[in-house]
Amino acid sequence: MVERRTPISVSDAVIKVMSKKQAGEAEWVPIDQCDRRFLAKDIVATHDVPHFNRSPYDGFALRSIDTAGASRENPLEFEVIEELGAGMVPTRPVNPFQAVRIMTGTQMPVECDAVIMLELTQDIEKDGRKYIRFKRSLKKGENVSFQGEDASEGEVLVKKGTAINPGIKAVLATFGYDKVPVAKKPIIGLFATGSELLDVSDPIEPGKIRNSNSYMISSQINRAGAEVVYFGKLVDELEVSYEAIENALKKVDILITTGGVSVGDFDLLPDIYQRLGAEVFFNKVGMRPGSVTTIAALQNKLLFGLSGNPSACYVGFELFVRPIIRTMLFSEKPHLQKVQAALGADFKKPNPFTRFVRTKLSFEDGQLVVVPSGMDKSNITTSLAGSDSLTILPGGTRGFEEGDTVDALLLDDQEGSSWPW
Ligand SMILES: Nc1nc2c(c(=O)[nH]1)N[C@H]1C(S)=C(S)[C@@H](COP(=O)(O)OP(=O)(O)OC[C@H]3O[C@@H](n4cnc5c(N)ncnc54)[C@H](O)[C@@H]3O)O[C@H]1N2
Ligand code: MOO
Ligand SMILES: [Mg+2]
Repeated sequence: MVERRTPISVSDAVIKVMSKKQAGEAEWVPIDQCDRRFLAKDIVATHDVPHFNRSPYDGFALRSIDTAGASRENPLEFEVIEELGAGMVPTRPVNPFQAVRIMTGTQMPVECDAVIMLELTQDIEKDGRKYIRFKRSLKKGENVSFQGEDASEGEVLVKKGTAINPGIKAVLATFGYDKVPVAKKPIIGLFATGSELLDVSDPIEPGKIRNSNSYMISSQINRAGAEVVYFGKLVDELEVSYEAIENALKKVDILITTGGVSVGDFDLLPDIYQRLGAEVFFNKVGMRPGSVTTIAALQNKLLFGLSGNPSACYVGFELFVRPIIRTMLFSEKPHLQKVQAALGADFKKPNPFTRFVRTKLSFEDGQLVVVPSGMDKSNITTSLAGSDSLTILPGGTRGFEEGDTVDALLLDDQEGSSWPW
């Protein structure tokens, strides 16, 4: 008699997996190596930015009070007492009706509270001295970038758990973070199981297929922010597979296998979990693809038995492994971000299980639209290539029609969600 499995809901399955979530650890890396890493601490402004009042224009710094009454009919003349480029500091006090020629980014003389742009002035020379003439008055603070206008000391600028992007890197550099506190990358072990698997460089042969899952999952591990240790392919033999998995477990934080979790004669993972003494949380989830996803824990280590079918494998990773990784990377929103979209094509096939349809997002007249990115079967690989989202079609008897409002999970987004279920 073939074992009958009882499916649990996707949300219950995610809750079970997340009951084993662990916090991550921090490490410091040089700023040049922090792209796409995740912050292990809040980034706080270590000083005001700018830390001095400065000119946002090339022009002349002066005292606004001296410009009162200036007009087309009543132009004013100011003596230019020095010239300052960015990086220089004023050396002379600025007295009434004096000005300093100042370049963009230069520290303002303390006596000055306004800048007139170069284009609005006319140079003149009298008795060997330089003057400017202009025809308008300036308000106090006009054309000045004030100390702290960008950030003030002590302000939290970027939260722990955020993925470092080019803008965050600029902030890190601004505040002198030559070393950046980032989450250590969790180490994820990976096996692809199946006696039918060929290497990517092998020619195809009867009955055999190239292993694509380990490449796909490695890529998903990297996208999620963790590091992969690929242990290779396993043929469907119990002893060999058991030993390899038992050994690998000692070297990693989390172990993923692909294939061998269903009820076939060569689906060995259920036996292996039993021999390891691992606690199996579930071996059937009310979802398609990925219904056979099996997740177990041995002490504190999670074992993810993802399906061998490529689309099922892909979806299983995104729903169950990603939030565990992102939690270890200090994210408070470890799950895929959920958005609402209009379905761009009929999807009539009814199913008792929740479907995660590989879809492509686009905007049509400002409305987010999702259309399937290929054939919707769990053994299909090509629909993954064009997919940037998983559209959730809840289980039930009715199919879905073009124009229906649906939820979609974003695959390439860094923001995430705290709980999309
Ligand atoms: N009698 C039943 N049969 C099946 C059931 C079931 O409930 N009762 N479930 C089906 C579902 S749903 C799925 S999904 C698959 C899951 O199979 P496994 O996870 O056990 O995976 P395998 O049997 O090892 O392989 C399935 C399929 O995927 C191909 N594969 C495996 N590894 C790779 C790889 N690394 N790269 C590319 N493709 C891979 C493999 O050749 C098979 O075609 O079971 C159904 N059967
Ligand atoms: O596990 Mo299967 O992917 O539901 O088709
Ligand atoms: Mg199988």
